[in-house]
Amino acid sequence: MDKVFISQLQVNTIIGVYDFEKESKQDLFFDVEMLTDIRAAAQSDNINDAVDYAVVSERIIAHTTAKPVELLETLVEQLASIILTEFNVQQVMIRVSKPAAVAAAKTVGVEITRIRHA
Ligand SMILES: Nc1nc2c(c(=O)[nH]1)N=C([C@H](O)[C@@H](O)CO)CN2
Repeated sequence: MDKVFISQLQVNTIIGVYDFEKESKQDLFFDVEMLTDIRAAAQSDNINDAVDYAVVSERIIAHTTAKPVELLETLVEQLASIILTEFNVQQVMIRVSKPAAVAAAKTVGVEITRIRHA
């Protein structure tokens, strides 16, 4: 299967378990890989036949900044569901990194892969 991807999408938002995290925004970075058949888009050369990575990026930013959640797990499950429901994607991998969370680590985060059920 072919792949449309987004790398290191930066989103500044409220996220976290602790009270101090609910008061100031932090940066999250998303890597997204979407499995899709690109042949129709390649044949037509029409963006309407493609998974538009710009539209997906805006959807991720809009959802991530709309309503705060505590866990990265909650956020990536919601985003995977949105992508599989709203876009022509058969499988999605989402990795979210929260670099400010653990001082001694370069970054930490969560990665999931979800498949569309027919
Ligand atoms: N598996 C997870 N572990 C932790 C999360 C999380 O979302 N998923 N979140 C936190 C805190 O919000 C942390 O980022 C604050 O430093 C801790 N562990």
